[in-house]
Amino acid sequence: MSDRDESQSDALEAAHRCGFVALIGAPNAGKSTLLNRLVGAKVSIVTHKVQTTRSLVRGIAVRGPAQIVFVDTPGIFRPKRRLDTAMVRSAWAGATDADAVVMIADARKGLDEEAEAILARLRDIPHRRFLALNKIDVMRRDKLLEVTAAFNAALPFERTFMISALTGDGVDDLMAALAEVMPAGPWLYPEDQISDFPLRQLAAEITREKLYLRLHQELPYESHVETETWTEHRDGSVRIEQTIYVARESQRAIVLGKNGRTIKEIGAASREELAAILEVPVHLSLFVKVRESWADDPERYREMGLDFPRD
Ligand SMILES: Nc1nc2c(ncn2[C@@H]2O[C@H](COP(=O)(O)OP(=O)(O)OP(=O)(O)O)[C@@H](O)[C@H]2O)c(=O)[nH]1
Repeated sequence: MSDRDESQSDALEAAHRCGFVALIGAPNAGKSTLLNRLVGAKVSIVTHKVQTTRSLVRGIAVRGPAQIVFVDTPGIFRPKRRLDTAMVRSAWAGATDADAVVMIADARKGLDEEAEAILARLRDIPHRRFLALNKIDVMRRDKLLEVTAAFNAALPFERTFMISALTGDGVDDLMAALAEVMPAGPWLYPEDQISDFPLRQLAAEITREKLYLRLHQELPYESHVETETWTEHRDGSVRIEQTIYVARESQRAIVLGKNGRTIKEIGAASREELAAILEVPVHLSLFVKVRESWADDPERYREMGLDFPRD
């Protein structure tokens, strides 16, 4: 490297920015879809079923000199079970640690009760606040100004963006604004890293997504997927063994399906996506086990990166 190149790269380094952005929103507002678009790869799992995001997932985006680390939070809702309480706590912990917060809301719903509950909590968070009104692709534009005004009257936002996480409309403006407010500092991750979500967990999330997509009406949230083994072979392929835990014997039968047909389909869909993401051939074996009341087992919480709520 010549002296000139070196001083240029030093200057670039000095201009670096890096920070954390928390995405906060009601279940189904579109957080995961937005995160995937911002990061440009599938790091958080999107399904039609509400409340599928159980763990904090970080996606990392680079925009000019800024590296933005996104914290995808579980949807904020009224906690009923122990697991719900843990998720809500973890969501707000993520927001408190961040440099900026983006509240994402389904614009069609306007300022409903759920949105108001989130605004009430956001009021106490001292960060830069941005509002992203999502799903404008399925909404009348003249209504949007009204919704923007209602939100900002309840809690002033630094800026409001009208976006469609699905089509990408407006997302670039949001990203540029976030890049601008990231604090000066060195990047925390190598440039090509999109997520520090461990691959095993990502693989479990992908199977869980396929499980929900295939059985969404029939399967309660108590089901859970764990990656048990991960073996990389010399020919470049990966063998992955996963267990799907369900709460009852009757659910096990549903997941297996007649002659094991359902689980075969789930496995095939998951394997295909894993192979596409990992860019190597994948051999996937799925097992189904009954484990009652895992939702009260502290160990499961630790695995998901959540604190176990004692109260
Ligand atoms: N039409 C439209 N649908 C969207 C848009 N963004 C998200 N969706 C859909 O809304 C649903 C929920 O999206 P997610 O990204 O899973 O929402 P989430 O907020 O992460 O949900 P939880 O994981 O439950 O917290 C999915 O069916 C998405 O395809 C959008 O801009 N336009």
